[in-house]
Amino acid sequence: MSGEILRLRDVSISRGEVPIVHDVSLDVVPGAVTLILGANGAGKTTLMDGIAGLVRNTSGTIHLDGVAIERFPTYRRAQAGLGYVEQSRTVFRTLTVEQNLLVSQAGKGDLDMVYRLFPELEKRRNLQAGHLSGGEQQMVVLGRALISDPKVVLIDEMSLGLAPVIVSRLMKAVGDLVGLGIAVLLIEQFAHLALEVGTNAYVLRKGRVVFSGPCEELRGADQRLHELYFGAAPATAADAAAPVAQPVAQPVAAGTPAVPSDGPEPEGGTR
Ligand SMILES: Nc1ncnc2c1ncn2[C@@H]1O[C@H](COP(=O)(O)OP(=O)(O)OP(=O)(O)O)[C@@H](O)[C@H]1O
Repeated sequence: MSGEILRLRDVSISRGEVPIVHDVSLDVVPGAVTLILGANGAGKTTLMDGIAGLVRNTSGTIHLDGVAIERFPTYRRAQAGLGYVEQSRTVFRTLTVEQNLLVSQAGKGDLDMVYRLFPELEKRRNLQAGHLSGGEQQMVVLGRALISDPKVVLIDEMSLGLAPVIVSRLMKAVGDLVGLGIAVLLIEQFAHLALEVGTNAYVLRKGRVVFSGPCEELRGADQRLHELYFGAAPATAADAAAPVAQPVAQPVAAGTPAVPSDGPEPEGGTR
């Protein structure tokens, strides 16, 4: 693929001594929402942490807009145009919405852009963020990552603990981002909602890419997704008839594994 703004080649990442992500290559292009899908424990967050520089890759290359950033510390990656919305949303509860948005910007930033994306926040700009709903707090967190006008924004599971209707609202905003020229790399466990706004998808299993391609190939394909997530075809006709949407489409409450864990594969694993 050419024209990519973020390009990973053969990236491997360990947590401590444990290899988690293996030889991942992916491209994020402007004007597109790129998805990272996979079961709990597949290594999605570790991959994003590696791109953002919170954990170092043990091998491979990461280019942002043509610049090799894999040895940059986190703040330089941010300066180079990488925004990161980490999994656990946090707002400064006693600061107003506007103070939250500008907190890392020394009072400057494109507030109008954020308020165009989230008119809900403009109405509450002087309200303490602790009084916002969970969905509105997530909008603030997203807005804070966008206000510095990143080239690429990494978004890790902004749906955790939120009602589907709120997740749909946030997904719409993610779709709107590409119209603003911001490329998006999105982890989302509401796969069916993410696939509606996504352009390309990568599915990770045990830290390896097992699918890369257009989202349209995965829309409505619950059985295919199940196999990509877990790697096994149904063993019996009864299994085949069993609903498979749960792991893909129905996350459960925050902190509870939505699907069986798909933990790290030991080096020299059997697959
Ligand atoms: N700091 C850490 N130290 C050691 N192991 C870790 C650490 N963080 C994550 N892991 C392990 O790495 C594996 C991948 O975790 P990761 O959070 O990247 O997966 P994920 O696909 O994002 O899962 P989830 O959907 O549950 O967030 C898991 O087995 C997890 O236990």
